[in-house]
Amino acid sequence: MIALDLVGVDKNYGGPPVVQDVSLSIEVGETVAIIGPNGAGKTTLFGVMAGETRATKGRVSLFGKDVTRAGARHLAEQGVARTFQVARYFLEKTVEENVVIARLAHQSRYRNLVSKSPRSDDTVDLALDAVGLSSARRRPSATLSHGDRKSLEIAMALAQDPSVLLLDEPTAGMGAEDIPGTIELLKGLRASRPEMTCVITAHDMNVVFALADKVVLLANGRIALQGLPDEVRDAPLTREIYLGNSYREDR
Ligand SMILES: Nc1ncnc2c1ncn2[C@@H]1O[C@H](COP(=O)(O)OP(=O)(O)OP(=O)(O)O)[C@@H](O)[C@H]1O
Repeated sequence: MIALDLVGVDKNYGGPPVVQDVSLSIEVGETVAIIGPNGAGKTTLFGVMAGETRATKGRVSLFGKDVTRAGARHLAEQGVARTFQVARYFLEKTVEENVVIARLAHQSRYRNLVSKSPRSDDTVDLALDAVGLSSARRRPSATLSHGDRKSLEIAMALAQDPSVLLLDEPTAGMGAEDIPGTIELLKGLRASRPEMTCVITAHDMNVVFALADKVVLLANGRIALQGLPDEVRDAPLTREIYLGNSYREDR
């Protein structure tokens, strides 16, 4: 079954298209990585998948339903959750409070959001556990390491019980020492939630090749190549467009 289906998607911001004629089918449970040089259109395409950016042309379907004009809120209700390149959460709240708030916001229970002590539930516990932050649940979020802040953001997405998880640069800004831990965390998530579909944008090829079932190379807004990670990595076009200077063979 196809989770996310894009057919002939274009996006322009008033000028020439920055995403052009993108057709991409992502199966349920698949992890797809979108790679490409700066400005290739990865973030824009990600926004289209999250419903935050409206396609200028083409069609987007989620589990067979047309969501091209649906918007982010509707897609979130339908099970699409995302993280951001720069993690977004309340610094003054504890780790647990941030995850509870993400869960309540998803459930549109805003009245509870402003109550003094919004309550945790099993999904919150599972989300914290999945990212290894259970023991840090009472810590103010501001005291977390950069790696743990990314984990918190992933927990906040998981608290929305997503069927499609969009991870925008999950290791952006991390020190080299934190990256292997995040890769292991995401591998563990994939293994424990085989029905969850993931889309990842990443500049770090070690992240891409450790996690992706399929890699999509974007260049000038178009899909230049898509296939199995090894196929895409070894293709001359990939080296020409992208890997040339940025990929260190340190697997
Ligand atoms: N809101 C916007 N308004 C106008 N142009 C935009 C907007 N967002 C992105 N662009 C342009 O669209 C093109 C694609 O940008 P996008 O951020 O999607 O690429 P990217 O592959 O994610 O790049 P990076 O790897 O640097 O984050 C760029 O030329 C960018 O300047």
